[in-house]
Parts: sequence; structure tokens; C-alpha cells
Amino acid sequence: MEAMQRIGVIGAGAWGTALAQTLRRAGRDVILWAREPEVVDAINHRNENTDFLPGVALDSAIHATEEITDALAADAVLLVVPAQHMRSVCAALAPRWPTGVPAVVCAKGIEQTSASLMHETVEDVLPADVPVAVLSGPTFAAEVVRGLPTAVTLAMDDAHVGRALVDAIGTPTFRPYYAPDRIGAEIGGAVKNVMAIAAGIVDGRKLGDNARAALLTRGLAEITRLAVAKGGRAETLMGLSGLGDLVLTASSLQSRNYSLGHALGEGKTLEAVMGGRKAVTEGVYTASAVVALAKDLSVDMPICAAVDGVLNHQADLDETIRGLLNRPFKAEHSI
Ligand SMILES: NC(=O)C1=CN([C@@H]2O[C@H](COP(=O)(O)OP(=O)(O)OC[C@H]3O[C@@H](n4cnc5c(N)ncnc54)[C@H](O)[C@@H]3O)[C@@H](O)[C@H]2O)C=CC1
Ligand SMILES: O=C(CO)COP(=O)(O)O
Repeated sequence: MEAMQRIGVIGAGAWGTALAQTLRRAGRDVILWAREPEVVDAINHRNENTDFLPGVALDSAIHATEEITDALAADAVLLVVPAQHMRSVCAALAPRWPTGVPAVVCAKGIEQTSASLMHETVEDVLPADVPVAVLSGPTFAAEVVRGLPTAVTLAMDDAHVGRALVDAIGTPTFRPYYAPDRIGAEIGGAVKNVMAIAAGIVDGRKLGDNARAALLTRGLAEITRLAVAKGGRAETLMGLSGLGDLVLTASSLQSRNYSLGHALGEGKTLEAVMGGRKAVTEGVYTASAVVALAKDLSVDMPICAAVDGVLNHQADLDETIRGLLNRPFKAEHSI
């Protein structure tokens, strides 16, 4: 397969911007679509994304555009819009998508209206010949954009295209590991956001380090059950896009999801926290979608259901915690 030199990036939030900078470090030509004209202007004229990733000097060769289809003049296209907007954005791209050019899903979430994973949503809308990969893993944009060492999972069935994408995106400080399992990679990335909200609640409520460790371990068991029921591999969840991202996101106030949970645990309301935020907090939307998906697949996901109850059904926080702690004792592994 020919080397991929020109890469389109759809979405110039924090993550799309950090990926564009990474691609420049890898020596690629980058065209970055931003929804906001002021973001296009700031990137092209001041080499900074003042709205979504302020304070970092971007490579001056990153070309931002307001015209979404400009980003399709590329050898591969990264899709970096919030999960609930992925379908409408892909619908705008579909009629002009170049034959056979791979798409890489970089969002982490499950669609609320359909309980679809992002690669399923993208495949629903883009032409059938588009190979769709998933990029996921422990990656705070603010660290990636500065070139701090990071490793990720690049998942797709086709190892040949996967290898070409790894070569196009990878640098010594941004190391993609190929995996064949998109389902596992996506479920790990999406559901860890819900677990991070739960872990933030545990810490904000001062329930202790033991409780956080228990939550994360049982949370990983929940995530793995869902991934396997959907057709993914358990081993993927032990990798960067599973355990790796869960550990990162569920233990740092840098995370929008964890910090939301932390504030809820301290007694703030969802409206008060979200009202002051421009950045997307994916776990808020994925919580209800994951509960619907788990129901479809008959998978028990008590932690996700508890988070959904608190966020979307006015469940009392302390009663919800008591409910989880009073579940019947059971074997640690299915026997
Ligand atoms: N920020 C991070 O560290 C990481 C984020 N991600 C994922 O990347 C995805 C994008 O997140 P961020 O770049 O952090 O976003 P952000 O929170 O920095 O910015 C919000 C983004 O949403 C876009 N947006 C708002 N309304 C829209 C609409 N109607 N249609 C299309 N786009 C719209 C804005 O243009 C902006 O690009 C999310 O799924 C997130 O989970 C993944 C890895 C790391
Ligand atoms: O996905 C992320 C890190 O891997 C970013 O997490 P937050 O969206 O919670 O900030």
C-alpha cells in the first residue's frame, strides 16, 4: 500500500487539534476542518486553537478550513467530532467521500438514538467501500499536543491498511499499537467515560482509595462483559484502549468526565457543572446509551446503570451508592 502523506482531520476541538499537531510531527500534510470560523481564523493566523486548546503553539503548516469537504482531499481522514454529532457530520461528507479512502474514528462514545458504536454509525452513513478504523487509548489532548509520550490502540480488521495508518500517524512519542478488534477498542474508550464519572463521585464523596480501586476493577469487569457480548475480545480490554484509558481517565482531574463526577460527589448539580462548560463530557450521553445497549445484549452493568440513574433519572446519590453496596455477594469471575 502507498504511504499516506496527506491526512484530513474532521473536528478541531482539543483532540482533533492535538492529532493535527501529532500528524505534523510525523511529517504529514494536514488539513483540519473546524466548525467555528473563529477557530479556523485563530489556527491559520495565530497558530493557536484559542477556544479548545489554548496556550499551545501549533505547527504553522496546519491548514484549517471552514469547508468540510476540503478535508476529503486526503489519503486518510480522522473523524474527531463528539459522538452524538458523528452521524450528521458523516452524512455531510458521504456524497463527496473519495473511493476507498480510510476513515479513522477518534471519538469515544455510543450513539444515544441507536445504541450504535461509532464505527457502526460511520459504516451506516459512508459508502460501503470505506475502510473504517478506530483510534483509542489513554490520551489527554493537552499532553499529546505537547509531544509527551503516549501510546494508543489502532483497531481494524484489515491489518494491511492498519499498518499503513500506524506508519502515517506514529512518532516516537505517539505510538499506535495495531489490534484487530474495533468492538473491544471502542467499548473500552466509550464506557470508561461513564466509569470515570463514577470514580469521580467516589473521590468527591471521600469514599476512600479502596473504594476507587474496587470501582475500577468491577468497572473493567462490566466493560469486558459488554464487549464480549457484542462480539469483542476480552484481551483488548486489558490493553491501552481498555485498562489503560480507564486508569488514566478515572484518576485525574484533567478528565472532563472524572471532574464532573468529582463535583457531583461534592454535592454540585449536573446543571451547575455542565452550564459552565464548552468542552464535551461524553460520559453524560453515553451513560444512557450504554444502559440501552446492555439491555439489548442482556448484560448486567450495575455501575453504568447507577451513573445513568444519577445523571438522567434524578436518582439520589447516597441511596444509589447504598444500592450498589447492598447488591448480593457473588463470585468474582463467572463460574
Ligand atoms: N480531549 C481529549 O483529551 C480527548 C477527546 N477524545 C474524544 O474526541 C471527541 C471530540 O472531543 P474534543 O476534541 O475533546 O472536543 P472539545 O470538547 O475540545 O470541543 C467540542 C467539539 O465539539 C464540536 N461540536 C460542537 N457541536 C457540534 C456539532 N453540532 N457538530 C459537530 N461538531 C460539534 C466543536 O466544534 C468542537 O470541535 C470526543 O468523542 C472525545 O471523547 C478522545 C481522546 C482524547
Ligand atoms: O479520552 C480521554 C483521555 O483518554 C479524555 O477524557 P475526558 O473526555 O474525560 O477528558
